[in-house]
Amino acid sequence: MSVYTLIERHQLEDFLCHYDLGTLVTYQGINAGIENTNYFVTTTAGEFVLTLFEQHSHEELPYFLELMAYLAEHNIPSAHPLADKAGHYLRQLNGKPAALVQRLSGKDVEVPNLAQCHAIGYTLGHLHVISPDFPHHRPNGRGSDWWKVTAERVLPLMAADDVALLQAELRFQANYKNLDLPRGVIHADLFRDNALFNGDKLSGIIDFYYACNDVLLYDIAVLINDWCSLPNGHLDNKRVDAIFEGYYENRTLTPLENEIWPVMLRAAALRFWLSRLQDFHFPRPGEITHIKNPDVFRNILQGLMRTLPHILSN
Ligand SMILES: Nc1ncnc2c1ncn2[C@@H]1O[C@H](COP(=O)(O)OP(=O)(O)O)[C@@H](O)[C@H]1O
Ligand SMILES: N[C@@H](CCOP(=O)(O)O)C(=O)O
Repeated sequence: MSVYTLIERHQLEDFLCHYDLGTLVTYQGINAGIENTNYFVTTTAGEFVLTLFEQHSHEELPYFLELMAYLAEHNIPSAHPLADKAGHYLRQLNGKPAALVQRLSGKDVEVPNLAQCHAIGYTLGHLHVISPDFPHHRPNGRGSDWWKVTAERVLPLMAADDVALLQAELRFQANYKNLDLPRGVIHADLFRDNALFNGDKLSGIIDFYYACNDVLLYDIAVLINDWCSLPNGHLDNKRVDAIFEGYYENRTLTPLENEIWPVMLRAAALRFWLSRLQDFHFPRPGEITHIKNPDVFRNILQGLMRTLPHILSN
């Protein structure tokens, strides 16, 4: 469960006085999620999600909230933040930065079908068309510098085979730094649990708190590794094709993007293998939630190395 900060009813009632959102009816902590404390909040004016930010500083948050507003206003199915009476998306509650956003309908899917893959591909393509015009900038905090620092933390705790694999992949990826690939704002964590569906219709993308300015192709790779991987670590090509068919309705890949695609899949697998290794070996203090299995991404990386051609040898 991921409710780190408990909110008393009177605290929430006081908080809601700063908005034109009617009066509190009910509220309930949300179990899913890892980073933040989330509550469903129902008022006489509608249904919302209250997030108390547990990791980010007050200064970092306007980027994410402005981005969510921008995307919702550009027809990306996503939750628009609610402004308080002074026009601010961000407030303080119980000592934590806090924001209210629209509550979206729908549920995440465990095994996406081809129509759902097409829908998420279509929306990511649309997001990548509009995102380069978003006026704010945030570097990727999980980029190659972070890979290096994190690898140094986890390598001493890993089995010999995994050490060799991780070191080889870091060397391999170092050959592809600073390529001139199309860039813009990316979601950077578009896993299945960050997309809500009503049947085959995508009702919303959530959890933009890893969003940053980086290579667009990397965002597709993050998506495909999670949405299309089979238990043996290989990709389900039918799902991959459905995602790209949807994506191409809005944006096509450049020749360099096509060429570099296998490298990007491996980079995305490396990033989540490392973050899961870090969470496994160094759980964050006070964390009372599920640690995700790092081996899933080691297996994906190994599957990619077996099935996709190397552009340069290790
Ligand atoms: N705007 C929203 N509408 C509906 N449900 C939401 C919304 N935002 C979050 N949720 C629910 O809260 C859960 C946790 O949200 P998430 O942003 O993934 O948390 P965390 O940042 O802690 O990982 C989601 O799995 C979803 O069930
Ligand atoms: N999608 C990542 C976890 C990212 O953290 P969250 O706070 O967005 O759940 C993974 O599966 O490793």
